[in-house]
Amino acid sequence: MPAIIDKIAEALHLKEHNSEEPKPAEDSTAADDAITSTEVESAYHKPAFESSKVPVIFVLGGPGAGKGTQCANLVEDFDFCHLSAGDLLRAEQNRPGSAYGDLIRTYIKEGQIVPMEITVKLLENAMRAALEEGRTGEGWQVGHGRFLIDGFPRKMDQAIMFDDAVCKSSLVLFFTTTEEEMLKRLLKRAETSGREDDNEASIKKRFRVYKEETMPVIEYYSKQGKVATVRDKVLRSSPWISTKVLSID
Ligand SMILES: Nc1ncnc2c1ncn2[C@@H]1O[C@H](COP(=O)(O)OP(=O)(O)O)[C@@H](O)[C@H]1O
Ligand SMILES: O=c1ccn([C@@H]2O[C@H](COP(=O)(O)OP(=O)(O)O)[C@@H](O)[C@H]2O)c(=O)[nH]1
Repeated sequence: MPAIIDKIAEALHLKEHNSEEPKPAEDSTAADDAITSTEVESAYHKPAFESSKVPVIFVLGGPGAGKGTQCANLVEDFDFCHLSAGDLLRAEQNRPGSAYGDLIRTYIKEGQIVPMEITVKLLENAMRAALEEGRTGEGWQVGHGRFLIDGFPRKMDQAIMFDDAVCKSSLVLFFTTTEEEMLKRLLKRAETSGREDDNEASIKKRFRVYKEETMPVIEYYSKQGKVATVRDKVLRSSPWISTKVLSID
């Protein structure tokens, strides 16, 4: 089995056996029963969802790196709910009556990152809605589900807020290719996407923001051993091949 599938299986707890079995009781002493202030604090600042029940995989990479394309494959392979932060923002931008429509439009056109509170809330709401949908399939039962969060977090503050307040992420899939290749793909995508930011000026701004703001996020998770990198040199002419055939390093 290619390594990337192993990493995903691990993140989804598919490799854990007997996790429901109760652990044997250990002798406890008064000292063991003492609680620390850190424990008390964290009990009151718990994320909305537990990563053991709701594994979250972030999907990162430059604009046009193929995040959305490969997410579609992974959804088929693993029953993920795929949430694209960009799609959620564009839906909110176009929602009649949204208080944030104009603000989101301006940020996206300029290739800037929308204030994190908006994006994190949209993601949390979408996760809750998916979990309450009564969806069935592998990994889905009451209170349990699995998510691919695509194009997020793009900035350190978002990463920390999401991990602390919504759900601790389990893995980061990082898609990477050359800027030249990404530009070529995005200009091609522009012919049909209807996206206001698929034009050369916006794309160049997005590349800059990606390098300055998003690369540090990838480094941050990399230091935690949470990043699986996918380089798609072999895939140039065949974007439809599943991530399964890709290698990671
Ligand atoms: N490996 C690939 N080789 C060639 N074209 C690709 C590849 N992956 C994606 N594409 C194309 O490039 C464009 C950008 O891909 P997309 O998945 O939308 O990127 P992202 O979500 O990272 O912005 C799309 O039009 C897609 O069809
Ligand atoms: O967490 C996010 C994700 C996206 N965006 C905005 O949405 C745009 C498009 O992002 P998307 O992931 O849809 O497309 P990509 O740039 O990867 O092709 C970005 O340039 C940002 O302006 C944002 O502000 N915060």
